[in-house]
This record gives sequence, structure tokens and C-alpha cells, in this order.
Amino acid sequence: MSVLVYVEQVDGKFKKSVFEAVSYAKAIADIQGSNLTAISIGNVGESELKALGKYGASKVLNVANDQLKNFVNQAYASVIAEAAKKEHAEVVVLSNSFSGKGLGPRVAVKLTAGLVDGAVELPKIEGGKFSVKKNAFSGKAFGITELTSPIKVIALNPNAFGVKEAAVEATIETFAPELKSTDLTAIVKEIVRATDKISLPDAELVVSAGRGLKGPENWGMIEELAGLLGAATACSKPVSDADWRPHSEHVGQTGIAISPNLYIAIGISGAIQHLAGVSSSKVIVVINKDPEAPFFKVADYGIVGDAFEVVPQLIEALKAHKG
Ligand SMILES: Cc1cc2nc3c(=O)[nH]c(=O)nc-3n(C[C@H](O)[C@H](O)[C@H](O)COP(=O)(O)OP(=O)(O)OC[C@H]3O[C@@H](n4cnc5c(N)ncnc54)[C@H](O)[C@@H]3O)c2cc1C
Repeated sequence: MSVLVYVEQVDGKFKKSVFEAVSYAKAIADIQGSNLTAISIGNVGESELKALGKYGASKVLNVANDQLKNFVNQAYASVIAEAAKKEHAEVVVLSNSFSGKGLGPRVAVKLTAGLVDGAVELPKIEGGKFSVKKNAFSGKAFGITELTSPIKVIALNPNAFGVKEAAVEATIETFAPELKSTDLTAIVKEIVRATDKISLPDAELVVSAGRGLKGPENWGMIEELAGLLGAATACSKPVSDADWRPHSEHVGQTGIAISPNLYIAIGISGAIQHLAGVSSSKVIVVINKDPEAPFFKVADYGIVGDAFEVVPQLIEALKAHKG
């Protein structure tokens, strides 16, 4: 018996959410008294794979196949399921990222396993029962799901558990499962990234702005503030609908759901559909000129003021602090 964790790579590197998923899987392995194996797909260097030992993976299955260099949902799901069978894994953990959201259900079907996606806590394993707390209704509620299948698949929400070190020596093993032709009907040859900015779902700090900014020409100060903080930028739905910002920045019920350590909302009213995607942020700072704006009700810190006065002052203060 073991726990298997899928470690998603981007350009041969692991993101923070991977170390978090490994830490989470290691904690489950410790509860069960079993070992943790990681499965890496794509061309990842040995030192990067070995580094997974720092978070508790004692074995790393390495699938270095050129056809799988870039993410292919169907094929990756087959490889993860084969790895789970090989390792007799009782629990399979992955990150509830863009690709994890597609992989989780596929892996679960292949293993006839129960799935919890959007997990926010370690499972409770008591009296033969295995239940997991998860986000429900776009983050407006939590649900407790009991998994009754012998194999369980858990997709962990980024930033829900944190990265925890549990250093062990990781051994690397080559794994080359046979792929069906139906798994490779589409191969991603190359991914050309539109931007090299910090990716929103992984960002620990997010600076977000809404219609209060009046127009796209005013985003310079938002980008400058985000740049100084090392934060990603986000926006409300009307802003991306009006093409002031790209749709990839739209957060909320119909956009991306995020849970960064810090979310700064500037000129955003705080409509329930917006809050659905950001309310699990650890600290929320709201800047709005209307003291009655609903966002203040969920804010940890609020500044009532005009964004065009407050943001430049914040930028100056940060520059002075950094200098
Ligand atoms: C089915 C459905 C799904 C939706 N999904 C989403 C979603 O995923 N994400 C989302 O964001 N919205 C979503 N919406 C839209 C949502 O209901 C709100 O309309 C939207 O969030 C409002 O965006 P906003 O706060 O930027 O704009 P507004 O509501 O226009 O608010 C602008 C805010 O800026 C403040 N302001 C104005 N000028 C300044 C200034 N100079 N300085 C400081 N503050 C200023 C105002 O006081 C106001 O609070 C959805 C709606 C529906 C019906």
C-alpha cells in the first residue's frame, strides 16, 4: 500500500503547488503508515526530481517520453492510473490546478475510485471511514465527502495546506507504461506562453482591480503595484468583458477561483459572484471610495479613498521601503 502524488511540471520545473501536494500526500502517508511515491511526466531533470525528497517523496517514478513532454489530458491520466496500480496506491493526490481539474475525474474513472476535488484539509480517517473537507458552491460553503471506494483520488486546492518539509532520500525510477493509441490522438507539440508574468492560480499575492478604475489606460499603477509586491494581477468580470484586461485575469464565480495569502481589491464593489472566487484568500485588503461597498464586510483591512490617490501613495511607500 502507498500514497501516490502526481507532480505537475511546467517547462521541466515544479511549481509551489506541487510541493504543497507532495507535503499533503506525505501527511496522508504518515497517517496511514505507508510510503509516498511521486509520479512525474515529461522531461524533468534529476536534481529537480530528487528535490521532491525534501517534502517526503521516498520514490519518484519518472516518465520521460517526448510525446508526453507537454500536458495531454487523456495520456497523462492513463500514466497516473498505471502508476497507481503499479504502486498499489490507496490514495492518489494531485493539485486542483487547471490540469488537475481535468485529470482528477479521468484518473478516478480509470481506477474505479471515489474523487474529492477542491480538498482543503487532510482527510479524517476514523472507524474505517475516510472523509475529506472540500470547497463547495464556488467557495461559499464547505462539504464533507466520505469516500467509500478502496482507492481514493484527492485534488488539493492550491494554498489550502501549505508546503511542509519532511526530508527523505528520494530514489528515482524510470517508468515507461505502454500507452494506447487512443491516449495519443492529440499531442501538444509546443506551448507558447502569452506572458511570463506570475500565474494567477499559483500566486501568493494578487493585486486586483475593477470598474472603479474607469478604463484600461489606468492599469499602469495596478501593474506597478503588483510588480513591486511580486504579485499577479487580476480583475472583476465587467473589466475583462469590456476587454480592459484579458479574460485570464477574471476572478470569481465564472472566472478563476483563487486563495492567495494576500488579495488587494481596488475599485471592486464586492458582488457575491466576485467574492465566490476570492473569499478564501488569507488576507483581504479593500480600497474603495464608497464606505458602503459590500467588499468591506469581508475585508481584513479597508481603505476608504479614491484609488487614484491611494494607489500612487502605496507605490511611493513601497518604493521608499524597498529603497
Ligand atoms: C451569473 C453571473 C456571474 C458573474 N460572475 C462574476 C465573476 O466571476 N466575477 C466578477 O467579478 N463578477 C461576476 N459577475 C458580475 C458581478 O455581479 C458584478 O457585476 C461585478 O463583480 C462588478 O464588478 P466591479 O466591482 O468591478 O464593478 P462595479 O460594480 O461597477 O463596482 C465598482 C466599484 O468601484 C468603486 N469605485 C469607483 N470609483 C472608484 C475610485 N476612484 N476609487 C476607488 N473605488 C472606486 C465603486 O464604489 C464600486 O464599489 C457575475 C454576474 C452574474 C449575474
